[in-house]
This record gives sequence, structure tokens and C-alpha cells, in this order.
Amino acid sequence: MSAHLPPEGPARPNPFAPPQPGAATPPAAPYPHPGTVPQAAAPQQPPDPSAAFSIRGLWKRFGDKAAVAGVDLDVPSGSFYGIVGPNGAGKTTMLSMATGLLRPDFGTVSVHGGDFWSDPVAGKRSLGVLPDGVRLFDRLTGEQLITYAGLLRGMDRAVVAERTADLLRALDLAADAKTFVVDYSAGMTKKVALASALIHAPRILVLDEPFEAVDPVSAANIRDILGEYVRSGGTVVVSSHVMDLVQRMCDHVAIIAAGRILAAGTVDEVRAGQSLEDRFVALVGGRQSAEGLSWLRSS
Ligand SMILES: Nc1ncnc2c1ncn2[C@@H]1O[C@H](COP(=O)(O)OP(=O)(O)OP(=O)(O)O)[C@@H](O)[C@H]1O
Repeated sequence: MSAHLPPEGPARPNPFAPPQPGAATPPAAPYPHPGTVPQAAAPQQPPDPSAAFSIRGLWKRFGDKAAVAGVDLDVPSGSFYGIVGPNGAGKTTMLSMATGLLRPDFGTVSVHGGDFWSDPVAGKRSLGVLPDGVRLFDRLTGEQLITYAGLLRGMDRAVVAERTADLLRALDLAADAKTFVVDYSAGMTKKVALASALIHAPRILVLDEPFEAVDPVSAANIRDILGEYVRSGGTVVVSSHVMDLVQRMCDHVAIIAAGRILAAGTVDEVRAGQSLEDRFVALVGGRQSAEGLSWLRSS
């Protein structure tokens, strides 16, 4: 995949600047019926059929705010793809639209060459999703929840039982298999949700903040599981705020801010000789001085 990098130098637009007249505004108001894509929103480049995800011209507004403002992104099949961006950048909104949780205002999402939103049920078959902040059926035990996820996918009960036991063991949840999810810690809840996303061995995994609240040993186990999954041909898309982790774990990365992609490509292309964190800060900006908090000093 070719890198999608902004031009160097001061000419680069500030992603946080208010929209300029005529620039990066959504196509042709009034909005059409949700799910329809107007001619004016037609992507400039056709979707890449070889990509796991090929996203073109994706938009989502909440009231006056464009949470996702014209995203084009190709996630190569078999890649370990990191999505990074500041709080409120639009990562969750973009991933929700890519996985069938939120209908785009405009734009298209192709999954392995098929238009996702023309048949979301078919698209979802190839996806395993760990959404951010979505309630689980927490009156089930961990074991029941993973089992339920497998049976919902139409899997054979014996296979589900075998894989559930494997996942509970791999994610260090076996001792709490019979505990209700409502009584799990935040990290345990994250892990049981991850297990539920893995049970049907999907071709693509989309994980929104999978390491949040997870202890270091479990995080290392999860990284091993995901690394093995990618080596065997699967595609992982993961959002994270931990730049060091993304730099070490992922082979591709996209930096998103204010609903737009600022840079995307291989990790080496995007970081351009710097650490990913330095590149992120340089592209996104927004560092604040702590001077205004002088009252916080204890002496
Ligand atoms: N359901 C909603 N209603 C209104 N505004 C929303 C909704 N969901 C998201 N937003 C807004 O859209 C913007 C993008 O939010 P989103 O959750 O996609 O960001 P994010 O990059 O995932 O942030 P974080 O890193 O903090 O999780 C934010 O300004 C947020 O307030």
C-alpha cells in the first residue's frame, strides 16, 4: 500500500482549524436518505478489492460536528494495522462505521472487495469486533458469554465448548469462568469481550482499545495471540493511544485527527525516521503548557 502522507512544511493544514468555505465540507446537502451515497460523494479512487478494508469518502456528523470527515483508507489483507489519534479524533466512529455498528452519512466500506453496507450481515461474517464501551450481557458468566457469541455465529456446540475453554485459558480467565461478567474487573471484561470476538476465527479482527485496563502479562498474551493470528493470514485493526505499543506491534498505522487521516502507510513510512510518538505529536500538535496550573504546585 502506498503511504498517504501530508506535504512537509508550514503549508500543511491544521486539522483542528474550523472548516474553510468549500474545503473538506460534506458533499451536496441536503443529506440523502441514510445509507445512500450521492454522486457528489463518489470516491476519486475505486476501492482496492485486495484490501481487507477499503474505505472511501467516509463521513459521519453528529449535529454540527463532523466526527469523521472524508476518510479514505486501505487496510492491506494480512496487515497488523494501528489506528492512532487524540481523544475525540473519530477513531471509534470510523471503526463503528467499518464494522456495521454505525451507518455512515456518506462513503463506502469494502470488506475483502464486497460492499459492506449493501449487505452488512454478509460483511459481519468475516469480522470479529471488540467495540469500545458497548454493554455486554453481563448477567452471564464469562464462559456463558463466550459460548453465546459462538452459538450466535451458528457454530457447532462441541467446537464452541472446546474453543471457549482454550480462550479462557489463553486469556487467563479460566479461574473466573463461572463468575458473572458484571462482577469482572475492567480488564477482565475487556478480555472476555475479546474472547467473544475471536471465537469464530474471523478473517479480520477490529479491536477498539484492546489493551485498555489490561494488566501487562495479559497484554503480552494478547499480543502473542494477535501476532500469531496475523502470521496465519488474518488481518488485525487496532486502535490505541499507546504509541510505543503500536510502533512495536503493528506493521501499518494511520494517524487520525479531527475526523481526517493525517498520515497512513507502513509504520516506517509514517514515522519517517522519528519515533511514532514524536511524529504523532508533530502532526497532531496540541501540546499545552502547564503554566496555567501554578496553583497545583505544592510549594
Ligand atoms: N453518539 C454521539 N453523539 C454525539 N457526538 C458523538 C457521538 N459519538 C461520538 N461523538 C463525537 O464525535 C467525535 C469523535 O468521537 P470518537 O469517539 O469517534 O473519538 P475517538 O477518536 O474514538 O476518541 P477517544 O480516543 O477519546 O476514544 C467526538 O467529538 C465525540 O464527542
